[in-house]
Amino acid sequence: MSDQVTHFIGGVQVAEGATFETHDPVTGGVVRLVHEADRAVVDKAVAAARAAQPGWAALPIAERAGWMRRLADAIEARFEELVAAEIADTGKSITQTRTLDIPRGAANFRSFAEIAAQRPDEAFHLKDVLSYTVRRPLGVVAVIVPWNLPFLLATWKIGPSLVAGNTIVVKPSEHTPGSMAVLADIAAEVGLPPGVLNVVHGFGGGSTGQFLVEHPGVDAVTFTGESRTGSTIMKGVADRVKPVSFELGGKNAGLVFADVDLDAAVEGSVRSVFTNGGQVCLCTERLYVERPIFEEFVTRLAKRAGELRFGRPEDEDTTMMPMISAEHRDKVLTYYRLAEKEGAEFRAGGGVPRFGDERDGGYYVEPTVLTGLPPTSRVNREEIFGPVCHVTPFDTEAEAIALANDSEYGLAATVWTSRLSRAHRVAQSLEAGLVWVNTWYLRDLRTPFGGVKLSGIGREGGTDSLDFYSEPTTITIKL
Ligand SMILES: NC(=O)c1ccc[n+]([C@@H]2O[C@H](COP(=O)([O-])OP(=O)(O)OC[C@H]3O[C@@H](n4cnc5c(N)ncnc54)[C@H](O)[C@@H]3O)[C@@H](O)[C@H]2O)c1
Ligand SMILES: N/C(=C\C=C\C=O)C(=O)O
Repeated sequence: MSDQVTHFIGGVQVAEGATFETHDPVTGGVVRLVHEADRAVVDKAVAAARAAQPGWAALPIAERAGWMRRLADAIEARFEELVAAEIADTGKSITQTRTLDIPRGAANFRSFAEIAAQRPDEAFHLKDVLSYTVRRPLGVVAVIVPWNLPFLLATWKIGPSLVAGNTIVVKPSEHTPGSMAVLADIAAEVGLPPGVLNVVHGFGGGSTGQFLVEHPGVDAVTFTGESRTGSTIMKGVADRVKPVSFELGGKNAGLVFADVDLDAAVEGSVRSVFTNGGQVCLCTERLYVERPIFEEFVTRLAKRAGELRFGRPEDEDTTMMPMISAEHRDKVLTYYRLAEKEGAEFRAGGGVPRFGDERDGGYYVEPTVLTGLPPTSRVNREEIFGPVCHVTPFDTEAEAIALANDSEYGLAATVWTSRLSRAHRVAQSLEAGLVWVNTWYLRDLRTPFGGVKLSGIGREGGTDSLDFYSEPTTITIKL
């Protein structure tokens, strides 16, 4: 299947720039021919956003919220088309795409419509002094997103940035342009004012992404991706001191205490390690298990890893997906070989599955469970971003917390325990932006979302998103 993808600028499709191919992670075959935006195309997109911004910002917030709801309705009306586009780019299962990736797109628009429409203004009153704040949008915002949850992560930023009165230029990952191309068509279909939402395609450094973040007409950058890319972007915008919101990498820990419901901890860890092929920034790559249950836990987790189903995306019971690209597959395998070299014990996986059909041309790896490596091993320190975890035993709560916090990252963590006081005590001791207790990736979209250390700068979610996408002015009046 081949499909041409154009840019979306000023409300119309723009088929300019050289083209590049994308590939189906299931078979390695060509999926799309995509136009790459050069500096001139990026300039057009930023100019279109700039021209549209004053009119969009002048709309009452209730009207912008109404536009978010119309986009959500149209997403639901073209649900299966979006599901097909996402699967074609990522090879993810139809069950996950239908229950997580695309529904969250509509939910993102809806939740930020409500949060913005209901947000009270701030006023402060002293005896003879009244102060209040007014918020104005940042202007033109660059939205740069990764390939792992393409539609979910793009709409997570498009919703709040637009409802706050900004106009935007979105650059999806070069691996996954499809669902953003459909959203662009949806924006045209519902009649979103031209230039409010613009989409340009291309690569990162030395290409579209870099041209966009460094463009003088871009007022702020919201980025989700690798920590080192965030660092590069930060350098690129430093001269103009542009506001940045970064959701970056992770090396997330899971703490499993002996007092836990073992079935729940095993099943919860299967989800937190292997969902989306382990290609979720929130996935658990480091598990720490209290010694009395260590062997039982590892045995059961390894068994469940071996039971994950490498079906095709359209099979509803598929639970294991390919890596997004040959390069990413090779990166994950490099860590499997490194683990071997460092003396790890492979309790499950470690290789490449063989199907005897066209999927042997795809980018699959085996779900893998490792033990036996020290906390200093690269496997325990570096983000792998695949279906793999390392499990380490611990003896005391203090030791578990110290192990979990011994990381340059601080995005998410899970705590599995049946003791309420321990749950609160341990969760509050973890250096992470997000801690789940006896669950994983349960989301209330009103809560702050983001990480510390190498995992990010700032928070998005709820009013935290509106705070990033607007600037307050404090006005003080002597009464
Ligand atoms: N914290 C979060 O919420 C979160 C969510 C999803 C993924 N991630 C992280 O994203 C990474 C995987 O995604 P990826 O491989 O697409 O990341 P990546 O950093 O390689 O690319 C992300 C996006 O940035 C663009 N880009 C790359 N270099 C750029 C540059 N110099 N200037 C401007 N744009 C540039 C890419 O084209 C892509 O659109 C993992 O590290 C994962 O942890 C984090
Ligand atoms: N930002 C969110 C998820 C991030 C997933 C990372 O891969 C979300 O659920 O809002």
